[in-house]
Amino acid sequence: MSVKVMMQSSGNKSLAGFTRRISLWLGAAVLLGGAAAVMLVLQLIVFAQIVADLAFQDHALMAEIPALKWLGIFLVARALLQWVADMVAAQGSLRLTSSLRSELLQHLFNVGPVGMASYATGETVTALDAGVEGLEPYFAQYIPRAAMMVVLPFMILATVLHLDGWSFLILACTGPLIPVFMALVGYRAQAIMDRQWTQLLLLGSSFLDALQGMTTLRLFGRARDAVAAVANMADEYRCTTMSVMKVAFLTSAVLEFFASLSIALVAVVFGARLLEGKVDFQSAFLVLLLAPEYFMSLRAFSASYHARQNATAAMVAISKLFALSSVATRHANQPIIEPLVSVKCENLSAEYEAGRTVLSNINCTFTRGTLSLITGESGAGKTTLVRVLLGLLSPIAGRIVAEDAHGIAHAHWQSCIGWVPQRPCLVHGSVVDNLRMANPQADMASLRNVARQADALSFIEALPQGVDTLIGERGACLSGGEVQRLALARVLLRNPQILILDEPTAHLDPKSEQHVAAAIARIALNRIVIVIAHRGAIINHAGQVLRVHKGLIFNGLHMLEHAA
Ligand SMILES: Nc1ncnc2c1ncn2[C@@H]1O[C@H](COP(=O)(O)OP(=O)(O)OP(=O)(O)O)[C@@H](O)[C@H]1O
Repeated sequence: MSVKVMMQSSGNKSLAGFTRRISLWLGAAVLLGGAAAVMLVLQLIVFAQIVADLAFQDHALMAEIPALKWLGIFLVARALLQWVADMVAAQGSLRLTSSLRSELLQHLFNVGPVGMASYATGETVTALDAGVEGLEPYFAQYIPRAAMMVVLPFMILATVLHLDGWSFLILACTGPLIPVFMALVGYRAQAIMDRQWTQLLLLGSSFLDALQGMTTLRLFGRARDAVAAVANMADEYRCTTMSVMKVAFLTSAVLEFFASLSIALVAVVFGARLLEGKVDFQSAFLVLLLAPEYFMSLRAFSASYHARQNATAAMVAISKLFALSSVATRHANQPIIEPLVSVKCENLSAEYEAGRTVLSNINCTFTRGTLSLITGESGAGKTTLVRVLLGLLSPIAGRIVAEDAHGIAHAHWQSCIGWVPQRPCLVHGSVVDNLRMANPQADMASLRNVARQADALSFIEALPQGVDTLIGERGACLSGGEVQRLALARVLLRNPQILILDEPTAHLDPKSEQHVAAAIARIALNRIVIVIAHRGAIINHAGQVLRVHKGLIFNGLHMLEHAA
């Protein structure tokens, strides 16, 4: 029952499907709970007998010692069995939710940044965090209690039927009222729960948007409006949460009322017949002990009913994430030993939305030892071509073939790519932490070497604590050019066979630009290097210029003029 096995057997992404995955855990929890219920009934039978013996049979306390021993055994056994049952259900639930979280993350990796582009980060985070967490009580409490709601009442009804027909009739008639009432209330409560979830998702994404866009909001004088909007949403969420609680309390109160009424009815009916001498005390006392337990399991079920509603609402958000289609291609993360000499795009076409082709019939070759420059006006499709090369977007037609010197095509060539985007992602940590992300074992000499190649060494050495200086989230304490050079140094540390750079010199001053352009040209001597650039010193080092224009590719700058 390992997490891996559970993940492999994944198929049905619904509450029922997830329940089936941990059916062994839940089955064990229900069996143990059932055994605890048997102990409870036995415990009450022995207790009623002891009280009847002591009160009406004039037995000495010593004579009841064996019965008292049994009472103790049943009491301890029941407590132990119930504790183990709860632990087993909680374990199964935890395993499921942690495997679900990794499955969801893996799926999001397959969807990739292109597939996720239209999905708000805040919503994703809320679904992954609070959403998956919201499923836990459903499996740990709701399912076992729902099963116990059937097991324990039937066991008690069978015992009561054996003791007294009238009490059986009262319990059998009033018991089903509770699930019926729950179903009626549940319909209305589900709508409130769904609203609460939508509000939580909106609140999460708005809060994140406000934090990320703080500078822009301040510059446009909209910071207060954004704060007020988030506060409004938080308030609406609070009101809905209060409505959810109101429904929960009202439901409990009504159920409590029904249960008390039924127990009172049993007591009155039994009491009258006891006075008339039609029934014996032991049976009457036992039925009165069993009746609250009969309703207790129904009330426990109703108390966990909101877990089902919460899980149903959370599942909608989780299913939406699972429904995102995987536009990224998968590749094994295994380095190719043989040097790759070319990457060929053959009749490549790509689109983001059906019918809106962004790249059509692209044919081009990137070769080792040649710095290939991709240029073209904004929106032409340069980044899209790079996304297809990186495997972040699957082509709708054509293919990409990467070959070594013997003409052998390698399937997992994309694992050999090093990439520096326009806005590289640096993590909160020191310069050395960020560099070692590419190779945790790299020694200081290698770090200095790649930093020198990327023209980053001088600024790193000038930082207050050198390589140990903290650079803030996304390199907030560095300039745009410094971030770019640090990211270039980091990717060089991986020594990739194919290097793709998006505007690597965009933020550099002319002197640094010359240095970095010359460094990239040197790097391209024994690698396949593809650079997106519009202008600057890098163009002078290009061995091949490809111009993207309206989704088509032209070899050389002059081809564009020809095409136009
Ligand atoms: N995630 C996306 N979903 C839908 N359409 C997109 C997406 N990303 C880009 N596009 C569209 O694809 C077209 C090509 O965009 P792309 O980013 O490839 O252009 P580009 O040449 O790299 O532009 P720039 O130089 O401004 O970065 C544009 O019309 C753009 O609106």
